[in-house]
Formats: sequence, C-alpha cells, structure tokens
Amino acid sequence: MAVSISHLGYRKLSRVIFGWQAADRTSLLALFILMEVASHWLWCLVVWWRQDVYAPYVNVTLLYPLWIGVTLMGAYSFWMVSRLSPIRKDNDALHQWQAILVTLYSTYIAVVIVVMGHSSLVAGVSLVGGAMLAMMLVQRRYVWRAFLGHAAVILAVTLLPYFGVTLPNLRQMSISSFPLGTYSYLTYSEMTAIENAVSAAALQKGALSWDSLSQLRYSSAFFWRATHIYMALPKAIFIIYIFRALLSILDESKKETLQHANQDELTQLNSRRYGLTQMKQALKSVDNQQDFSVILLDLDWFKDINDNYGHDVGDLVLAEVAQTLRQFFTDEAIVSRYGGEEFLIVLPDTKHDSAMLIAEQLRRSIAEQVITADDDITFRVTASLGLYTLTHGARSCIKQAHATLVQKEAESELNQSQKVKLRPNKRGARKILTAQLPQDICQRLISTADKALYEAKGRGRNQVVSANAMLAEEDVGRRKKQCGGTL
Ligand SMILES: Nc1nc2c(ncn2[C@@H]2O[C@H](COP(=O)(O)OP(=O)(O)OP(=O)(O)O)[C@@H](O)[C@H]2O)c(=O)[nH]1
Repeated sequence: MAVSISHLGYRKLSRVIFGWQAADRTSLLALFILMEVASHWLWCLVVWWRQDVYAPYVNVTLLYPLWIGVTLMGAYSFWMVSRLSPIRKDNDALHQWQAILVTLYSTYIAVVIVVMGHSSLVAGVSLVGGAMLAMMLVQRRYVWRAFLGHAAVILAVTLLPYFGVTLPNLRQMSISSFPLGTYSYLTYSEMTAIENAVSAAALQKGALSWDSLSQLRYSSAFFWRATHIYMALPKAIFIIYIFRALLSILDESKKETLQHANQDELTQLNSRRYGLTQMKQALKSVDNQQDFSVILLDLDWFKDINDNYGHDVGDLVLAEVAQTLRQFFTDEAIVSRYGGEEFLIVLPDTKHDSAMLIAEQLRRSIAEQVITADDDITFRVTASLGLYTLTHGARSCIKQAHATLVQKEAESELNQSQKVKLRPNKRGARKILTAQLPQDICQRLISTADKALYEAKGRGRNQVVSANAMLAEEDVGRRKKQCGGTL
C-alpha cells in the first residue's frame, strides 16, 4: 500500500486506490472502519468525561459495555489494516477475511445503531452508504449478503417494540418537571415524542430565540440529534466523495477504452473497425443523387523499408504518411488505417473524376514527401492506390436487386411455412419494407477498390487505378445486367 506525496490529489489518489490489489483495498476498508470506530470511541469518551452534563439523558451503565465493544472492534480493525496486505497471494484466505470483516462490521454498526438510538439518518447512511463503499473495495457478494442481514436487523429493530420487546438503549430521561414528576423508564418512542415536543415548544414562535436555543442545547433532543449528525454526516460526505471519484474514473476509463477501440495507436487515424462503422453510416446518409468514392492506398515496397532501416523506421514512415493523410483531407473524408501499411479513404458525395484527381494529388504528395529517419538517413516512399466510385445510379440498381432478392427469400419462406402449415413469419414481410443496400456493401466496395489496387501494383506501383475504368473494359452487357460487374 504505497501512496507517495505525488499521489495526493483527488483524482490521482483515487486512481491509485482503484488500481490496488484486492488485499490492499480490503486493508483500506478496514482503515475506514477503524476511523469510524475511532469516532464512536471518542463519543463514548466525551459522554463518560461529561457525565455530569449528559447523565440525565444517557444510561451510563450501558455506556461501559458499548465502549468495550467499540474498543474491541477498533482493535480488530487495526489488526486487519496491517494483517491483510501480506496475504495478497492467498486468495482463499483473503476472501475469508473479507467475509469476516464485512459481517463483523455490519453486526457492529447494527448494534451501535440500536444502542445509541436508531434514527433514519444513521440507519440510512450506514445501510446504503456502508454497502456502497464496501462494494467498491471488497468482494461484492459478501457485501450484498451483509447488506441484506443489516436490512433485516433494521426492520427487526423497528418492529420489535410493537411486540413488547424492549431493546437496550443508551437513551434515558430523568425529568423533574413536565411532563413527568420523577425519573421514569421511557420507551424509545416515548422519549423521541417528548424530545419532539421540547423542540416544537422552542420553535413555537416560528423563530429560535437565544433563550429557547440555550434551552434546546441542554435538552436531550439536541444532544441525540447532534450525536446522530456526528455519526452519519461525515460518513455520508466521505462515501459520496469516494463514489464521485469512482464515477469520474469510470468516465475516464470509458473514454480511454473508446479511444483505444476507435483510434489506431501508431498513426492516430481511425481504427479499421471504426473506419468501417463510419463508412457504413456515411453510405446510409448520402442522398439519392450523390456518388460515393472509396480509395484503398498501400505503400510500395514497405517490407524493404523495414528490412533496410528497421521496424522503428517503418513505424515512423507509417506515422508520417498518416500525418500527410490527415493534412490532405478535410473532415468530410473518412481516413482509417485498414491494415499494416494499407489505408482506407472514404469520400462521401464525391464523383469519380474528382476522386481520381484527389487520389492522383495524394499519390504525388506522398511521393514528394522526404522521410528523415535519423539525421543522416533520408528517403522517399511511394504508394499505389485503387479507387472505386459507387455512382448513384449503380447504388439504386444494387438496392433494387437486393430488394428483389429479399422479397424472393421472403416469398419462399412464406411458401415453406404454408406447406408445413406454420404461421407465416412476420419477419419475412418486414424484410421487404426495410430492404436497402445489402449488409456487406462496404466489404464489396472495398474489395472492388482492392482489385484496382492489385492492378496498380501489377502495373509497376506508384500509380492510381480506377476500378470503374477496369469494369468499363469488361463485358458491357453483363455489367448492365448485374449493376456494375463484380459488385
Ligand atoms: N514497421 C511496421 N511494419 C509493419 C506494420 N504492419 C505491417 N508491417 C510490415 O509491412 C510489410 C508489408 O509487406 P508486404 O505485404 O510484402 O508489402 P510491401 O513490401 O509493401 O510490398 P508491396 O505492397 O507489394 O509493394 C510486412 O513486412 C509487415 O511486417 C507496422 O505496424 N509497422
């Protein structure tokens, strides 16, 4: 459990704590319990010390066993703080200790609440807050069981007096005037009723005067309410503070995870998966009159760069080319690292001729770029590019062909169901309504661009080849029939 000065600070400290091993976090829970128990011990000390003032409302005879119990729990928590870290490797033992710690603490706090006089404030904070804090630090199933046990105790404490069971309570009252003539044993409910009456009397005029305030200060009502606030409020603030830290850490780690999933670490471009997701979305949002272009770019002889200059230099080249791509394109283009030294560029709403022009300019920019690996090593790289533009005409043709296919499938499904006298499948009918572009349309576009890229490599590299032009050279009749040859 090493926390250095540099860790101090809300976020850093929380990160360190949640990064700890289970044994250290259990020790930390024991430390929190120790702190709470110490505050109870202090309360016992003050009441014992000022018996002269508090004797009218505190049953001092019961204070001693409570104080002993608090001391024992404190000693146990203290021992746990130092005991747990060394057994970090023994999982079974650690889990046993965690179960014992949460059970003992739940029992302890339930007894304290009963003996000090249960109030909804203390019971609520202990029940919910204690469980929340413990769940962040130790095995959740133990805390859940302890929480249920604790809830049962609170329910029992609330109901038992109605069945004539009197629970031991530190609260007592000796009143020499109204409403009782002499000291008398009162139940917890009777005492709180009197305390409420005293408070109401003090507040009768709607505002608290100094006289009534001092009258209240020395009353049992004030003492016990102050006690409950002392027990519950710091604990509530502390737990909410820790919970806030946990949530902010969760937010940060969610952001980090998303970034890792969506961004390629080396090039800082979109990852392949995120690039494809964005491409799918872009394809959905282009309107009926817009063309959609896809470029696949692959660096030439990249293996040689790795072999000649080393893998680090290869990485540097990838990062520099990625930088060129970022500078070259506007935000509308979707640029992602598709594979090792392959990049996918999606240009929504871009016609074939404009896309060819862009691809050619890009090829030239990369070829002109001088890579400086070390002070004395400079070289250039080239790239081959394959381009395919899905024209709006081809797109509606594909949609239509796909809709026909889906309809045929649905009809055959319907016939099949009627043959075996099954109820027609509603999904089949819905398919017809939602049929748009086929699910694998992105892969089809990319593989068409890939064919053009392969052709560019075959033609000697460092050039742009259009898949549309390649397809145009193929059998026109077949292409017309099938909406663009290979697609
Ligand atoms: N440094 C580095 N190399 C990578 C990375 N990813 C893939 N490579 C390497 O890229 C090289 C790709 O080699 P090839 O597929 O033969 O391609 P090429 O040498 O560029 O040849 P052509 O594509 O035919 O021009 C392989 O040696 C991979 O190990 C990476 O992230 N960093």
